[in-house]
Amino acid sequence: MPSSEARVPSPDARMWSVDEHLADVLAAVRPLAPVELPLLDAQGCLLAEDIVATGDLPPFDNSSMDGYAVRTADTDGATERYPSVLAVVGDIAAGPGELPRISSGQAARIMTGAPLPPGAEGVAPVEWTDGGSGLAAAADRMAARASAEVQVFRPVEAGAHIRRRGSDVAAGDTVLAAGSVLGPTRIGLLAAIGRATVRVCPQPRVAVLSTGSELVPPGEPVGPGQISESNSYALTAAAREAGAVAHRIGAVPDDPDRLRAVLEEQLGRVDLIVTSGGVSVGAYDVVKQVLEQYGEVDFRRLRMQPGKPQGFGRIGPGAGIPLLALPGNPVSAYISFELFVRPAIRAMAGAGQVHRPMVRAVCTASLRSPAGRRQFLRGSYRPPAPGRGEPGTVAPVGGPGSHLVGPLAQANCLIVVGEETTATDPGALLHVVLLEEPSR
Ligand SMILES: Nc1nc2c(c(=O)[nH]1)N[C@H]1C(S)=C(S)[C@@H](COP(=O)(O)OP(=O)(O)OC[C@H]3O[C@@H](n4cnc5c(N)ncnc54)[C@H](O)[C@@H]3O)O[C@H]1N2
Ligand code: MOO
Repeated sequence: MPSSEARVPSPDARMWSVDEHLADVLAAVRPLAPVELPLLDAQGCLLAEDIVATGDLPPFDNSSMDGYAVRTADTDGATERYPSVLAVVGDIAAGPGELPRISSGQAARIMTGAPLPPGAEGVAPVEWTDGGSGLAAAADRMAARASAEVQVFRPVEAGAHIRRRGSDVAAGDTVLAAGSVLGPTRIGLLAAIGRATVRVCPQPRVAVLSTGSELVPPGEPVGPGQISESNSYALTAAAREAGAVAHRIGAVPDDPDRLRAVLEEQLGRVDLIVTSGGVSVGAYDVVKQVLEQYGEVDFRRLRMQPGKPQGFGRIGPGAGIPLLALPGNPVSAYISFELFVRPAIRAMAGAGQVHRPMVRAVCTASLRSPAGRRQFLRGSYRPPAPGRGEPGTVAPVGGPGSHLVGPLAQANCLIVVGEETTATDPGALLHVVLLEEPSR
């Protein structure tokens, strides 16, 4: 069982700034080695190569409509009353097949995506025609020489309803740059240019666990002194949103042996471990107690609020796996994740931009903040009206308490109050970290 003696830091123990801690975390993580993956396994990863198209898209001139491929001169002056009447010399479906040559006075029925036959200069959509006659026979026309004709009611311009070879992507084009995130449309593009696999930075594998004997899984009865465990859910979701393949281990009781066993099971399986709880000075702060035995995890107090107690280091064979031990208070855990874990995950995933966007906004309320701490208040940010250059506005949501999960869920930003500021008046221009990024 854990020691029941709290280890109290001396009052003059060093405190680290947010920036120092972040710099230490980022200095200890590296982008994961690139791997070649099948397209769907690469979803969410960042490209580790520029993608150059080896062929044209479309690969051949083809029709964008179901209709008739014609020569333009044959439809000059065509009207409903005086249509052009053309001999149908073929029926061209999408896919391979012999193409008829279209000579003067001739047309071929053509389907969307089918190759344009030689001699044709444009396509009359079927709506511009009488639909054609004798078409069943025309399907066999090349073989059977059956007669069929079509009336075209409108002139067809050169290039009408034709998708030209290379008009989408030309051979040699760089279609995606290294660093692009592979979402659905990019995966589709890779397939369209014929790539079956792609070289990417893998998504970091992250294990998320919580500690605390008071924690019960959501859905189970909550007894006296117990609470529903929430950090592992919020942090696993946040890790996934940051680009990790994260799995939730859940709550480990305040028992050093259990914690040790869980940690050792994860080593070799994951690229990063995130814990929450047990990092303060409490008597049952087993995370601290266990991780300090691994020798490479440093516990610090930061000049921030919330999120003062933090642990960070590397554990496992060769001290290879980075571990961030976040404070247990749910808001502290989440904000610590945003400030330190998210950038670490994104750096490991090979992202160029690891930080959330930060803007300045006019705060509509007065604020108070502890001296010497960088405070991160939950806020509601409203951007300026489109086209207006001035800053948007921000209002605090809920109070500064690090247990307030209700307001946290309503917030879309963090309001940053600097270490030197203890109070601000309404109208103050403050930095705001935007939590709802449009896309990665
Ligand atoms: N004497 C002092 N006490 C505390 C200090 C201090 O400097 N001196 N620091 C406070 C600050 S600040 C924080 S933050 C917390 C951090 O404590 P721990 O990391 O040891 O976290 P716990 O004690 O395990 O839990 C704190 C709080 O959060 C709840 N919790 C924990 N895990 C979860 C979870 N997975 N899901 C939901 N809620 C969770 C837990 O029940 C506690 O209420 O220490 C302060 N104390
Ligand atoms: O610093 Mo603690 O993280 O305020 O609640």
